Amino acid sequence: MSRFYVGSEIGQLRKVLIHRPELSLRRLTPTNCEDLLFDDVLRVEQAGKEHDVFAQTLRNEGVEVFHLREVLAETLEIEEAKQFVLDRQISQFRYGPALAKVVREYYDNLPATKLASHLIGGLTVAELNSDLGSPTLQVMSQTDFIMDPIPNHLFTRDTSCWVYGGVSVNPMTKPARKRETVHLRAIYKFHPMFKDADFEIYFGDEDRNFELSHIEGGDVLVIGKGAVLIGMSERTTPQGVELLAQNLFRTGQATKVIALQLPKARSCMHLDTVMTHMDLDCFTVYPDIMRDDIAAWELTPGNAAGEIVFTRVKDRFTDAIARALGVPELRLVTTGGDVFEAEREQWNDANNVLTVRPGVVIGYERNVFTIEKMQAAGITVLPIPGEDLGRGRGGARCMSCPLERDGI
Ligand SMILES: NC(=O)NCCC[C@H](N)C(=O)O
Repeated sequence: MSRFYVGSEIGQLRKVLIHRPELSLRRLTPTNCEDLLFDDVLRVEQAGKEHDVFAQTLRNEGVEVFHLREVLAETLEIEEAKQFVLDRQISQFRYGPALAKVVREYYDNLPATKLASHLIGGLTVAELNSDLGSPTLQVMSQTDFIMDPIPNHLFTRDTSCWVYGGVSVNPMTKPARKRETVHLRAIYKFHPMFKDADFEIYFGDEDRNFELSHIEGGDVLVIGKGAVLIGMSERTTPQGVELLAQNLFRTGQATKVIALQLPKARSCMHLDTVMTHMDLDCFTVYPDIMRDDIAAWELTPGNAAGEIVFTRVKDRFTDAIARALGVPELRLVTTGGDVFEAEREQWNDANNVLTVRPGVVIGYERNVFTIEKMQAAGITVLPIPGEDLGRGRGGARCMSCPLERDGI
């Protein structure tokens, strides 16, 4: 039986879920890219080739790579899984009763691979090609989306995140990403790889309005030794952190959560855009954001069931992390270059590296000043191209969801 366990950010990475650019990115235009959380349109073929280099770099390091679209298609071959997904992606409250029936029939009749493509890539009025007379459809133009594309599936890091022996399937903050979560819920519930595996589902696996309780995996760093570092950011809320922590403690999978207060800004939308873990005591940080004075709290289990003890960190957040890791202090590799180059490189995900084993990371080759500083600190950087991939504002860590990784 497969094992799914993520024991750290830096231990040998063994299994990872990634998503190769596809139909959804062909739908990206200057008109819709902002709403779809991309900063520019990109060359889809080129982005696909860049992504293949990323996948091969992972394989060269002994990592087993799974592709989301294939895993989703395999899941959708299972009738119960297909109905689970379509019941949640197509409702009369999204389409009106008459159009919902037409759209459901269309999707129900797609073979699994095509179904996965149109669940991720969206469906236009022209593609549906229905003569339904309902105003809901008739008021739309041929190029309007019946089902919106969800191109941010590219960033598999965020929608679900594995923490020690379990996974959180995340209620996403932005409308453009909310539809992603159902796909991961279905995969973890029905796909043969996961169906009989033994793991916890901490949070998010319910059909409900999570209101202000959001978690996105880019904010969650499994730093090891029972500790989890979580950024409260533009995307992850204190309410979400509390609910996740409660379940981490209830299941005994973690004993401490260190929560950091981050600015609510797109440039640092997730903690991992400004801080990632490269070796036991070594992190890369963007110093303009990760200043000594950012507010931090330690959450630990209380005596009563569900009780959390909140302790405000009195010294620096880096001291709290060092204590959790059992090291005297952290080594911080800051974003390279002068103040202008550093801001540019952080914007292009210089700090968003994916560690494949202690001291070895994957990062965009364009961030030369930061790579230089990482190498000077003894870190091996495996460079990947990202001229097109990077336009969605995510780097190697954003584009990867570890499913199995050694602890420290
Ligand atoms: N972990 C991450 O930093 N993920 C990057 C997500 C980028 C995506 N375009 C978004 O805005 O959600």
